Amino acid sequence: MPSAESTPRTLYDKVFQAHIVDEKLDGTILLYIDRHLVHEVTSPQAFEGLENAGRQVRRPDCTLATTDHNVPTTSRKTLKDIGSFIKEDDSRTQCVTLEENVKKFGITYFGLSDKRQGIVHVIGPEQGFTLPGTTVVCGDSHTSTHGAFGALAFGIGTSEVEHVLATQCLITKRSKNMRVQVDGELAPGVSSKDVILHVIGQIGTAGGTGAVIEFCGSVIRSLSIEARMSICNMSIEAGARAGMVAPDEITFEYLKGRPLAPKYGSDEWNKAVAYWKSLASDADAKYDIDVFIDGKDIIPTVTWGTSPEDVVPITGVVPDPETFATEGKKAAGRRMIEYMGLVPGTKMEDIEVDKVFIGSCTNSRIEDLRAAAQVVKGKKVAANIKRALIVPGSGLVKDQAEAEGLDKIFQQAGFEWREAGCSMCLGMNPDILSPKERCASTSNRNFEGRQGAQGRTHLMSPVMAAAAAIVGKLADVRKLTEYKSSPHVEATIIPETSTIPGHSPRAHADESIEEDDAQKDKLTDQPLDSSPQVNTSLPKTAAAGLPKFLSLKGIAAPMEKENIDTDAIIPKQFLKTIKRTGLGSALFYEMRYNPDGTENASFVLNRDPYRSAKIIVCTGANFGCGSSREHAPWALNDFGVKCVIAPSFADIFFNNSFKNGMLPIPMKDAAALERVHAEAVAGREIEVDLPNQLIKDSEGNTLCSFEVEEFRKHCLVNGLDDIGLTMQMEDKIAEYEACMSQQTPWLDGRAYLKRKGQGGKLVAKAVPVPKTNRGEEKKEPLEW
Ligand SMILES: CC(C)[C@H](C(=O)O)[C@@H](O)C(=O)O
Ligand code: SF4
Repeated sequence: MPSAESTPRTLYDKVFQAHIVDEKLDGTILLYIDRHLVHEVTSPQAFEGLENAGRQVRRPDCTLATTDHNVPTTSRKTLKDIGSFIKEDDSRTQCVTLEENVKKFGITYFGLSDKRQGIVHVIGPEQGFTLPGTTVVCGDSHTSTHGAFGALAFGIGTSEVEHVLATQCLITKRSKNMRVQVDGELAPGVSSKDVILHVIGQIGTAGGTGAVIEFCGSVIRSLSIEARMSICNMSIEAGARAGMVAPDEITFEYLKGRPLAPKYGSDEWNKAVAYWKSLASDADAKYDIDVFIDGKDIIPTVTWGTSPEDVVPITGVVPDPETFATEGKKAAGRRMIEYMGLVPGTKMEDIEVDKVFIGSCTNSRIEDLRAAAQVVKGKKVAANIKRALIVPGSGLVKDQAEAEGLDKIFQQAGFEWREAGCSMCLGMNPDILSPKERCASTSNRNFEGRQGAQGRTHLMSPVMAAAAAIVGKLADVRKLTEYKSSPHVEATIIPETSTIPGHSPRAHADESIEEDDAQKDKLTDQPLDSSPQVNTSLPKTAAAGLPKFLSLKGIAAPMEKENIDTDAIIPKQFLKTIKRTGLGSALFYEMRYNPDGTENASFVLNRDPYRSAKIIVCTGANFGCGSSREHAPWALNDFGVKCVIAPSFADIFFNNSFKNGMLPIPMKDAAALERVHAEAVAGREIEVDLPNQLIKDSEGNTLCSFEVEEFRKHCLVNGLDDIGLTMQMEDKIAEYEACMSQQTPWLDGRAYLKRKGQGGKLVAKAVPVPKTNRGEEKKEPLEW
């Protein structure tokens, strides 16, 4: 057998393997996390859990927090403090709670009065916090964005946020390797957003399930980092755990002079670049799934339905669901056509829009704004457009755009020029669609109600959204603007005049960091005062805490819908809670209640005996896709549902369920699933016997068996809290950290620590470099 080192490896294999702290015989892995981004929606319950258990944040120097989802995008000229600035009670509570938590736990925080505040997936890369070869997590599904740097970046739920805060590690498994190779060239007017929409249209929203996608090929290589971010961002909409692009000269160029990247030109920088170059997939590395796409087949693309896979070229028409392959797809298509208020056969270019939104973590960076401005320059927003919003991804993007005069171009055309935040991407702040309003949006999700109850979203690129604003209908940007070359190829050039603080890509990067530090002190809400040492004064608690899951007997509610996303399970307005409980009444809110608040009698959970269901049996593919909100399993749990059986699950929902003592059962065997579904339809109880891995009917007859990972079963059956388990691994984690400080010293929060006069390095014990962090050698039995 060839050793792990000589086996050809993919980019993903290399990054994953370099972060293994410990591996069990069943493949359960304790993975070290280099970078943790935190926002206000998915962190309050995590900090509360930490506090209740008397735990600290292990690596404040590797943790960065900001507020983005709830923040108003109106002018901040009158801002005194977040408490008086945010009018809506629940949003304010969430933001204030984050401010309290970052103070309490000593975490670096970019608040509303800080220019560096912005969408978490914009600010991490902008600061150089995101680096090649790192593991990056955030309680947010679009953490996949950071994979554009060759980082392994993925979204986690709130329980995992707590786990990372406490231990800087996560318990996980290997993913499959998937390669999406886009070759050739993009035609003028086609941008990276069209590439990813096209890919999702080809492979579907479950196409990447269980896999990490590596995007490669000549098209990807020619794209700027920002364009690559838009692609990796939406890998989650393709069902993947993460998306990655191998780091190259374009990546290194982007990182030069970023405040938290290694200092350009230093030994550390050179060492880092050498390491980053070694991460590219080996020539003969094997992939489990391969997809090839020819760049010339991609034309400007828009969505027509309520799933990101429902794409058509702008030159196309609204599809006719009656032509779809299966009865399930026909039914889903009919519902989408009705929801979207469309008529099959209508030309996409004939569809009028009401609002235009250019923003979100997919497309709110400076290149996106430049590209959109190029389209609207000297033109006017059409009379039928009620609102057209430009929402920069961060305060620094906003400043840069203003320095280039883009704000004027937009405002003269009739756009609103806003402050940074998530805004109308999901409308947790006041920027929302009214019922039935249609929006041309550069965001990433077109789920029902996503931008506002009954709102209708069409996803597209920034230049296409800009064109829609000018024409007043979905429009083909190529008819408006004469393109000489692809905008994203041009955009790889960072202008000499860049005023992004800390971003001085050329010779004097060192000075720029120092200057920038002074500037930052003036700007920041709270000084960067993270504790330099690893916080290990942690109780080695026995791992216990969840109710044990052995056998579950109860009514099973049948659901036949495809792609039940987490926005549908628990809509955004209920994410503002800072508790884990009380969400049961809001479960499946839009489907369960009529617009007047009365119950929708046809919805399964409003009918007897399903009102008391403990199990859901879903026959449509892909349960729990979309957002990482742990509120989805919390809502199910609160309602009384402890087990969901479905053909497949989105990764984050799947993980989140186990963390709450719930059992998701993936059932690929269609015949077995149908037997269970038939019992559910008949309204009879079923029994899920976890120790024996069997599903039985009400008489005790076996309907089928099911698979469950050994470690997850062990935790469920024994009611184990896996933070406690991981904390018993303290010695291994510390050993890994010491090794990391020697091998990749630039990851030790240098920019924060430098302020403490420690030269930017953690004082780590010099220990011989153990092999354990390379993952292969020390496999141990299950118990931790
Ligand atoms: C609030 C957060 C959990 C969520 C996510 O994970 O994606 C949000 O960012 C979204 O886009 O729906
Ligand atoms: S997808 Fe939208 S809501 Fe989610 S992080 Fe990105 S901008 Fe914010």
